[in-house]
Amino acid sequence: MSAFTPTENDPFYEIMRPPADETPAQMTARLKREADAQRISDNIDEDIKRDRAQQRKSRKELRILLLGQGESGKSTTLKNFRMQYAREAWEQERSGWRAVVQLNIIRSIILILEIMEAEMSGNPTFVEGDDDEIEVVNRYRDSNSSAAEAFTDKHRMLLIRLAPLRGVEADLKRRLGAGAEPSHPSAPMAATPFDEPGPLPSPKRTQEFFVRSWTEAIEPTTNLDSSTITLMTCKDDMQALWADAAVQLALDRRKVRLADSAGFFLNDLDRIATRAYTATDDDIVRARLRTVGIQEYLLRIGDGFSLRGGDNYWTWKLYDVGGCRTMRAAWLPFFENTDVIIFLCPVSCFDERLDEDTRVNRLEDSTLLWRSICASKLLAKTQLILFLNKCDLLKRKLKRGIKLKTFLPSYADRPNEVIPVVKYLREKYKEIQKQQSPEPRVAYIYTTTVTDTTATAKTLHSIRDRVLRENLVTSNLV
Ligand SMILES: Nc1nc2c(ncn2[C@@H]2O[C@H](COP(=O)(O)OP(=O)(O)OP(=O)(O)O)[C@@H](O)[C@H]2O)c(=O)[nH]1
Ligand SMILES: [Mg+2]
Repeated sequence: MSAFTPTENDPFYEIMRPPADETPAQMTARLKREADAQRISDNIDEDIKRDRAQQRKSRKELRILLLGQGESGKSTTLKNFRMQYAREAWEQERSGWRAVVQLNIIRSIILILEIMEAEMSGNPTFVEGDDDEIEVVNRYRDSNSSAAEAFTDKHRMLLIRLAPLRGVEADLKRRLGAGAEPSHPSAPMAATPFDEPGPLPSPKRTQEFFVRSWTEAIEPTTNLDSSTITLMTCKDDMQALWADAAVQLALDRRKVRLADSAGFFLNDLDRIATRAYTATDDDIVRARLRTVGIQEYLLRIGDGFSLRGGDNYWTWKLYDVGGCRTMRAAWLPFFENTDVIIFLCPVSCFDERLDEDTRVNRLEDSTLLWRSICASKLLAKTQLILFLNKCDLLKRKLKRGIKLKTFLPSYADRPNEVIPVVKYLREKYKEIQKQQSPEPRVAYIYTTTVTDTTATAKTLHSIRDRVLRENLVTSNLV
């Protein structure tokens, strides 16, 4: 239907309604007039958009949007950018990250304590498995009594001695201004930014922390606070808990892979649970804080192409978004003036499900999202960069014998190894981009582990050069 054809709900319906006695010739002429008007209107919109983009480019300003599902690595990529190109702000915030790392540690310990309590009380309902939950529950029932017996007075003592950590968790949350939001909020869900809200999800039981903006939340602090003192006091017990064989067995049984999960620092307690601890660059990059809403960060990036020398800097406005399905509708208003999208697909997630809707496989969700971003007319001229991320975790997962083809049958009998798997996914995503893009374009694809700051620095340099070169050409600044 043409945009000018009125519907009954249209306030101008009576005025715009085609005459009742319209002849076929009149109708053809009217439809042509409407189509012409629509074309002119589209052209005007297009001109306005181009002018705005041109103005921004002549001001040397670029807008870059980081997109991808929750936990795909958007904020981690942003941290790498800031570490490279906003070093002063990065240093200023460093002391504030201590609280986030502490909170990550406490979350891991509390998760272990909850699992231990559930095992002791013979509660089989708390199961973290993704793929074959029912089987896990059944296996758990069989081994239920022996699992409870594996825990002794030593474990009961640990439960009591580590109880103060719950108070520290509350303190840190208050200090960070963090909220705890279940991953299954009641807000409507949309698989893509363009979708109507879908049916109610079946959620996972986990809770995660978020702050509206980490720069507001992370107040530099040099004082020795009570959370540090409690962590120091609890350090030996935390290490004993983490090293305990019965605990490790219980985690295995429930398929909880803490060492591969977000914000894992339990192997670094000697270094972190101390008076003098300062977060390293790696700690900051690995610390997990969920993003809610949309956050803007400015970078000043030298283009490195100036023959005149001196200041030849661009302002890159980076937008980091919350990736959970309840937050995707909020992305849409930012599409209009976006020059570049960096899309993160966590390739290790092929056997996992979304926290916010456990019916949905993560890789399928990511593919669907990529397809919708590529197909968007609004983003037809936007430069696309794809990160096939979390390659380190993919490698570990494949080594453990988890088969991609179980979750992605089209992979068939290709080797279950990291290089062919990444190659296959790269081709798949490239093909989607080619087929779906409204206009021909090239998407740059990188295989990444964005927690590896050295390798990521090289990727970011390459992106800087490519993005600037392309924009210098399109804005005639060379
Ligand atoms: N091992 C590994 N961990 C990663 C990688 N990329 C991100 N992570 C970790 O995964 C967790 C989630 O990353 P974030 O960058 O917070 O994810 P996000 O996309 O911003 O998630 P939302 O804010 O919820 O949308 C963090 O703890 C990261 O340290 C990676 O390549 N390898
Ligand atoms: Mg984030």
